Amino acid sequence: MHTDAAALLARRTGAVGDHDPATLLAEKRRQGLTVSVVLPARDEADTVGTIVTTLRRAWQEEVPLVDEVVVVDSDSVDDTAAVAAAAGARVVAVDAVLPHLGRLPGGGKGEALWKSLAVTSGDLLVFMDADLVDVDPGYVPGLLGPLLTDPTVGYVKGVYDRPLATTEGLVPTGGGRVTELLARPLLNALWPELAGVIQPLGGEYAGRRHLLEQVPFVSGYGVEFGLLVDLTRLAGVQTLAQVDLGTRRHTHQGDAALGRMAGQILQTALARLPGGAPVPATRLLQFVRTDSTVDVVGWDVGVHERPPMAHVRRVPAEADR
Ligand SMILES: O=c1ccn([C@@H]2O[C@H](COP(=O)(O)OP(=O)(O)O[C@H]3O[C@H](CO)[C@@H](O)[C@H](O)[C@H]3O)[C@@H](O)[C@H]2O)c(=O)[nH]1
Ligand SMILES: O=C(O)[C@H](O)COP(=O)(O)O
Repeated sequence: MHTDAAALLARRTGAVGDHDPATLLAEKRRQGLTVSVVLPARDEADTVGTIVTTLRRAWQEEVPLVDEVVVVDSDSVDDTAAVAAAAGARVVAVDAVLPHLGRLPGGGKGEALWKSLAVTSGDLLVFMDADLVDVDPGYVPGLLGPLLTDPTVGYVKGVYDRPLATTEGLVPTGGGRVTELLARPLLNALWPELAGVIQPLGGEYAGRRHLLEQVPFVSGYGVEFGLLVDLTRLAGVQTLAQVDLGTRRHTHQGDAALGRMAGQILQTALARLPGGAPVPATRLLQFVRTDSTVDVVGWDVGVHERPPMAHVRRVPAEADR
């Protein structure tokens, strides 16, 4: 095993109960830090309200670890925005942020996360998916723990068991299919120093703003893979920590959608190959059997990048000059 991977597993992989929330609050105040929780959400009206309510009750009302809970509404056509606002989140529509920069093609989740940097103020950011089921409020202090107690830590990834909901019911393992079949094999082969990252694609992670603002954000579902490679390249693998948060349940996408996600992650990885890579084709063909034929459906899985937010902040909009 690569020494960095071994060090991550042995010395910088903790558990959710390692830090008592009251102690973390005292540390946060002592260091004068603020915390933003960001939930990117596209059509998550069924889950986002419960998540916001749970987090606000625990970390704004009971132990005020969190200064703001922001939902970035990513083109939802359901009641996501209304439900999130009713639960007490600040809701920002993705197109309302930095409108002079237009819309990144296939922006998706990556665009929502990048724009969240422009509308939040926390020194520390905690990102969580808005489709979590039975969300555990312990995720927030779990992810903040290493950042608040160790100044050398810059980025913290969540680790969890991932049950898979099947037609036969809930299976205790088997979730995280793109992680198992693509993301970890890619890291082991090409970035072996990151082979100890247990959930590279997981949507629950936290980081320091000054680092997050210095890296590009990849569009769509390439964003987590891109952040992992780029942040550790920027700040060093030793600034990465991970925390075992227990169990994570979310709403699953179907196989074809996961195939397209895998295509975007592969494109993200190819663009980061040390020494550069040949320009890959970005068209993914998928096949749908009908009664008499196999139909071909082509998808663009190319990814785009937003520049580091720190660069954008230095160039004010024409209207602001
Ligand atoms: O255009 C989009 C699509 C998704 N989302 C939100 O992003 C989160 C994650 O999306 P989801 O479709 O649930 O992704 P998963 O199938 O769960 O994919 C996993 O793998 C992805 C690739 O790394 C990560 O982005 C996810 O966080 C991680 O859970 C959810 O809150 C979505 O509502 C957006 O904001 N905009
Ligand atoms: O994280 C992943 O690998 C993908 O989101 C797929 O997750 P799932 O298999 O739990 O749907």
